Amino acid sequence: MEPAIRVRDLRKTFRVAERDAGLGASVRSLVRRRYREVAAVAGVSFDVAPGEVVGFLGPNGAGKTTTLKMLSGLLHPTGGEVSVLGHVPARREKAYLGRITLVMGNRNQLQWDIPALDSFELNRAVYRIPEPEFRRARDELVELLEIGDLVRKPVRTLSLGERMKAEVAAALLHRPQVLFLDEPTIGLDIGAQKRLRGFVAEYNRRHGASVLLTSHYMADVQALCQRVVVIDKGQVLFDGGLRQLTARFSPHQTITVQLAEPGTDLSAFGAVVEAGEGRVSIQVPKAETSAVAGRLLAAHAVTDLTIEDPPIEDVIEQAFSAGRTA
Ligand SMILES: Nc1ncnc2c1ncn2[C@@H]1O[C@H](COP(=O)(O)OP(=O)(O)OP(=O)(O)O)[C@@H](O)[C@H]1O
Repeated sequence: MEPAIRVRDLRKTFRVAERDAGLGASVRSLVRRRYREVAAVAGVSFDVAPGEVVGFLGPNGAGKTTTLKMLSGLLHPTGGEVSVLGHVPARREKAYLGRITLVMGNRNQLQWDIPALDSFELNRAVYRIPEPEFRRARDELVELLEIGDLVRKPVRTLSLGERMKAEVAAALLHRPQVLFLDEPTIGLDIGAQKRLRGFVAEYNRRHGASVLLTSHYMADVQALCQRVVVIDKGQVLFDGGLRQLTARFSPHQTITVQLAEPGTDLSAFGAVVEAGEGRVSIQVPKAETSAVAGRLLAAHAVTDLTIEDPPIEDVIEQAFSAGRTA
């Protein structure tokens, strides 16, 4: 099957004017400018299959937004190849723009002083969506996002979470097949984050759309993505399942036991990471987890035992630091 998104050795280098501090430096910089090259994206390759939801992760400044902008045709690559639904994004063909969308959590496209419904009409005209299809899409989005009342109020009177839902509806009226979502849940409270990701999952299921999602909230990633592409300094550090990410970057598991006799020292079994009230957590190499658990149960009166992988946040953090020292 042809991938929906195909990225090969993608690069973007920005040329930024350098200037020292101070007035003298400002004057000198007018005469003779010095430039520095910033390799924001430095050879990124990956595919996204039709209907696949992929998390695109990385620390601040890793190159995520720059990549998404190139994929949606807002920026011209310095090098490499991109193909999305068979189109070259940088050409910004109408046929292409009508099949994708870019949602940026920290930018708004809705007009501030008018109700979202009126902005939806504008989008209908821009995308030349036939009236019956527009109505169907609009009504479906309004229902799924539960924004029937909100879309009649001026956007400036909406809360952040309400506005984000209206933004997402506006971005999906033309029923795009590829969604680039850049921090769509940023700043939203936990409940609103949850509803929005439930919606993305439902849109993906109903319309078989491909989704490339960046988020600093791992709950979004865990709920939506079977696969993640992790980048740092413009390069791919990891591409695969969340489970494999954990296996690769976190070779430990945590065994937590509830002891019948509080105060027992378990440091002989592994690194004690938490202890109190008869509850002790120890970290052990994954390959030894079951053997250590067995020995613990044999040696002590244990009333409860759980084995856990580390939180995905910690795994990602380890992936980043591994990338930095590589
Ligand atoms: N227009 C620009 N001109 C110069 N440098 C830029 C420009 N846009 C981005 N950069 C630089 O490119 C690098 C990657 O930025 P980008 O916004 O793609 O990162 P990001 O992974 O999206 O980060 P964040 O998680 O903070 O949003 C950064 O060092 C940034 O300062």
